[in-house]
Amino acid sequence: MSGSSGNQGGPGNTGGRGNAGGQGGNSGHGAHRGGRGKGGPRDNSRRNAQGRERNRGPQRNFTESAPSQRTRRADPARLVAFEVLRAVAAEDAYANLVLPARIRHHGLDKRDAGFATELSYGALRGQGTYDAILARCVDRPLDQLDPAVLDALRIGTHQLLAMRVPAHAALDQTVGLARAVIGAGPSALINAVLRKVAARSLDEWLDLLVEGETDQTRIAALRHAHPEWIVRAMRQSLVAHGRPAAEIDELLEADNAAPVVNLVALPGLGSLDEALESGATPGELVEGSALSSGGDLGRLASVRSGTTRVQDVGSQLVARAMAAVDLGPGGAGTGEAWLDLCAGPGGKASLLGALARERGATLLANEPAPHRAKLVSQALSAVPGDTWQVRTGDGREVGAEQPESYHRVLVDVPCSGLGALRRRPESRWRRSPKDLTDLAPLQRELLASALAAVRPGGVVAYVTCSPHPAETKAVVADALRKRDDLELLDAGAALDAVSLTGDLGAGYESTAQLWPHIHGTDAMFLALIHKKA
Ligand SMILES: C[S@@+](CC[C@H](N)C(=O)[O-])C[C@H]1O[C@@H](n2cnc3c(N)ncnc32)[C@H](O)[C@@H]1O
Repeated sequence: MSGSSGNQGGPGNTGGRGNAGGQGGNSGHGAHRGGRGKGGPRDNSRRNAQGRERNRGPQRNFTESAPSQRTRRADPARLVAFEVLRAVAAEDAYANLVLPARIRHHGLDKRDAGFATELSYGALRGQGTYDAILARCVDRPLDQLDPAVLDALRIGTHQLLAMRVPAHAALDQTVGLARAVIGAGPSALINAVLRKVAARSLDEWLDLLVEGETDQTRIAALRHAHPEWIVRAMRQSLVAHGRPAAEIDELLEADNAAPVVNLVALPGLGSLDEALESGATPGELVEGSALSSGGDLGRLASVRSGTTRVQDVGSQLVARAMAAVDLGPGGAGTGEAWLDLCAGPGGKASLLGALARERGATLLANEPAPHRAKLVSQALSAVPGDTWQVRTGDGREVGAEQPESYHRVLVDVPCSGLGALRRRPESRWRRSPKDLTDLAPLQRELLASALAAVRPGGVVAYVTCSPHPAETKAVVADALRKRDDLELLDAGAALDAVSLTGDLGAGYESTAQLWPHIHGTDAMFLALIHKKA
């Protein structure tokens, strides 16, 4: 686990204040809250005058007052983080959906919103490791604690060990929060436990947790805050795609970094000018992309109009690679028919729709879930309507209903999402090994349907946002075994051909795998299957 696990550079990171406030208003985040010497230079140092790292090690300076005398008002940013953790634990909510709503509800400003984001996402990502630490500080099994108390402890632990929040503020404010929303009794327990947590730095805790441990999977799981089965699955994935197993630490750590927000300008329709003028930087991997500088993207007219969209660069690359395959005599030049078999919520469909329009092709975007089909229509709404249609139905039926009808088919199947864990902080703790096998029949049926729907001479792009071989190579290999009119195209070369670097190094045994720790993208898999003419 890295020391600071989200929203880097945001307001929540500006800790390091030396004052010992903590009563009432000193929330320990956001320079506007007072506590820093008036007019003095801003002190971002993590070390005090003695060179000791602030907030690290046992000699910490807490306020002396009993928890019952500390602030009764919960600091709004910490309250938001607490509410997010509660909704995730108690209601199975998604943090990325709950968080903006809670931020709005409590009217947080930009700095506090950044702090709440870093705190809630960091506490959720680090949950497994924080629980292992807390288990050493609590005198009973953690599952015997009130779940709200456990969430407060996780929030306190993340502040103490991984955020640059002064220890006294982390402790006082978390106890104050617990007092305000859970009660005085639990706040005393939280106070006592967090003092024990604060006695060591994160590195010291990690060393203690893995002391005497020889199982490398367990060590990696604790150090990088992932379930053990995911560590094993990711290691297996690296090897299956020709990468050294030793990259596992980097890969897991990439899941703990705040994901970047990429933009795509729909070809022929959108422009990145406005985004670049507001601080975005041009994307280095694929044309028409940019790295957002954060903030409220909805303020950009091009984003509001839908001609510039938020989309991971990995998704952009695979969609462009499929569109760019040279079909030779199997293609129709203009007038090609394209199919996106699993289109919801429409990210790749919108890029494909714009590319189809430029090329004089048409796109059918299929999605069975009506509310997601609606999102596909919305995503495509910026592309003139004579180019595309949305079908609401089961993709498994399209092959039989419309055999040999499409020149290009994208089948971006439902999958475990192991390649996009960095986007959903809680998801790693929710998933189970069963996710890898449960979807296997559906993935195979959808690919079979896509292969039936593609014309001889056409191409099917099989895509997942998981690198696991059970969802990637095994599915493709099975399909190739069943028919003798199929061949794999070189997907690595196809990605290189649409990339700005021309050398992504993603190809292995004709399929391609992108990686967060290498490419900075989600871990998208691509196989290009050509149906022989
Ligand atoms: C990985 S997502 C696709 C993401 C999409 N291509 C994008 O870029 O926004 C998989 C989609 O497949 C849909 N799906 C599930 N079962 C399906 C089926 N039987 N036929 C077609 N699509 C299905 C899910 O509802 C989900 O929207």
